Amino acid sequence: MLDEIMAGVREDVAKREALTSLDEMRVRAASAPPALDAYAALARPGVSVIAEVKRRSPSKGDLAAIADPAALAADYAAGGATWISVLTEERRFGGSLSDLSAVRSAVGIPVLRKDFLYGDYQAHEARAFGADVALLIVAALDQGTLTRLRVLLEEELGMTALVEVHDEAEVARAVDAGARVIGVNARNLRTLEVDRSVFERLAPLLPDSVLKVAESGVRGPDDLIRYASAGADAVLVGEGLVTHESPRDAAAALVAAGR
Ligand SMILES: O=P(O)(O)OC[C@@H](O)[C@@H](O)c1c[nH]c2ccccc12
Repeated sequence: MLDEIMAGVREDVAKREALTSLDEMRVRAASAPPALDAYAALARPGVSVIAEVKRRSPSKGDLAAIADPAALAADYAAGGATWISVLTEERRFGGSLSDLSAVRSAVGIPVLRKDFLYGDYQAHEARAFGADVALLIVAALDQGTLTRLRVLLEEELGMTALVEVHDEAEVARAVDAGARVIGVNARNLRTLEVDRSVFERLAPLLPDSVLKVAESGVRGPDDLIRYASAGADAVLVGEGLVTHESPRDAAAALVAAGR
């Protein structure tokens, strides 16, 4: 599954890079307003809510017809979300960089570019389109690339890297790469099934200094509380919010539970 997604992402990046060169994208990234301090926002007391703009997923197909991603993000922010996550992968998740810029213009809180990054181009692109945070999926990267991209994002672009892991070996790799924020994805990449106990198994292996994000499978406040008691500093929620009749109320209920 991951290999297939990466192949499509590589093709799409090549097409964009043919239109806008890496050098030009570097210039755009450097001239964007500075990134917000997403790390500090997440480090505040309580369990933070990262609310995701997610149109579609490989496991569930279409989740929600999101006519106005900016309005959805503004609702999440009004509900008290700490970060907004925006899927920008097009083929499987129906996202885009225009969703990212729309959300960026709509909210004053940190924005995460959720995609399958493998190289410098996408990192500069994330910054150029206004992201403060970018996802790095350990399973999709060799160790050298993981470390290099983590450093590029955090030390050169002034962003925060959210480093995603699925098992013990990936935790060790994330820590070696210098990750300061680690997300444990409860969704198995092969079966696409959610197993919330994965966070409980891996959280004790994460250094105290690392901010811990529980990703996937949060249906409501009870799941947030379960992740919180296992040590989560934040939860990342997509489906549970976009499929709710009032995403704003759903976000607010999670935020209240996280306090
Ligand atoms: O919709 P859910 O179960 O709340 O999951 C959100 C998020 O964790 C999920 O979208 C996700 C986690 N890691 C990813 C990597 C790529 C794409 C998507 C994801």
